Amino acid sequence: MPSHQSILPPPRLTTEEPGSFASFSLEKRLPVILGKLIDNADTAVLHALQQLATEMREGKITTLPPVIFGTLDQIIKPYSGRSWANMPFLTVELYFYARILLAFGYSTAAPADPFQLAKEAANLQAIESLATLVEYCDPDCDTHKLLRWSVIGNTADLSQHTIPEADQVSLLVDERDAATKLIASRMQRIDLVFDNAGMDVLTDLLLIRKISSYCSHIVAHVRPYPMFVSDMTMINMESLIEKLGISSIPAARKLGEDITQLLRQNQLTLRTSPALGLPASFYADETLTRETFENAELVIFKGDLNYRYFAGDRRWPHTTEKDYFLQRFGRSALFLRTLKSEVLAGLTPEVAAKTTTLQPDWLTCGHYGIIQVFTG
Ligand SMILES: O=P(O)(O)OC[C@H]1O[C@](O)(CO)[C@@H](O)[C@@H]1O
Repeated sequence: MPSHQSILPPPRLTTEEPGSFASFSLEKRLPVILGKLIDNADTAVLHALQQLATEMREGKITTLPPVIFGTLDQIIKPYSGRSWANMPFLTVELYFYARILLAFGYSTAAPADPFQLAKEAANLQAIESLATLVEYCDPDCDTHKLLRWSVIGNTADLSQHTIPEADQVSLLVDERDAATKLIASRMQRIDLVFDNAGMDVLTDLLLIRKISSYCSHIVAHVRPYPMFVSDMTMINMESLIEKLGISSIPAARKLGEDITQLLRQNQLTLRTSPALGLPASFYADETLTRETFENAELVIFKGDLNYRYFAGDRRWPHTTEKDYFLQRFGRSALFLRTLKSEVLAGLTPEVAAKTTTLQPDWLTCGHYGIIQVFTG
């Protein structure tokens, strides 16, 4: 067995790998997302979106304007002139969403959000459904239950072709006991990285309320730009908390009031994190991790994409030891995710063996969830 230091990171996921989820995304998934925007676009943005559709098929990566997307333009520059079909997966996805935003006239002064209506509709629908989910909304609901529900909530993802029903999700890794113990261990600071709008973010807010009974400071991170269709931004978050607070559904209103109270008391901080708009790989980038998570003792990564942000977009052998990542990340991590992409590590040999019996697309179909804890 090689020492951790000598493990070389495996190849990055790229769009040139035939049969990969990355190449499927480029050929099928992203064009559908773009097609829906084109169908509803007014003439001012239509041409730019159509141009983007053509470039994705035949054209090359071009440079991005500086500043608007942080340092993404610097990251894209070396790829200028490359085919879309020969790009690192996360990098090309971020480029795709940046180009969509530019087509809509996005600028720092005028932050357009082409996905806002869809996210708001998802949030409203999720708020309504809290009326029938009273047991989860009880502030005394146990952490176990909230963690499980949080994974189910992660099926709510508007960037996917098909979205499984809650009862179709089974847990491949269930480390709820360890997660519950960690959360209750009286830490000074726990961070959570939000993912999607809708039921996904509501399950996160319920979990945050629960965590607040154990932890003195919670920092919750959102993406800096509207990306990946349903990912939450600060504007979306503020609007959601306001809507919860004035909801006619008592459980939703109580959640809104409790979150507002935590914010007022500075026990909860919401933060827009620039790293979440870059092709980051937290386990490997000490500086970015320190800048983003500072002295957090535990980071909860919600959703599939944020797992990729933690582990880097690489074809990890699934049994790569948790310790390998932990040594670099320098704090505990908890993952609440349904599997929708090919990045996965830290499995025991027993669980890895079980995966060979699953349906061929088990990594991406969204039918399998994980509650996975990396801790020292
Ligand atoms: O909303 P989630 O759970 O982060 O999933 C996002 C999806 O988009 C992806 O980033 C692929 O575009 C995958 O990580 C996943 O399929």
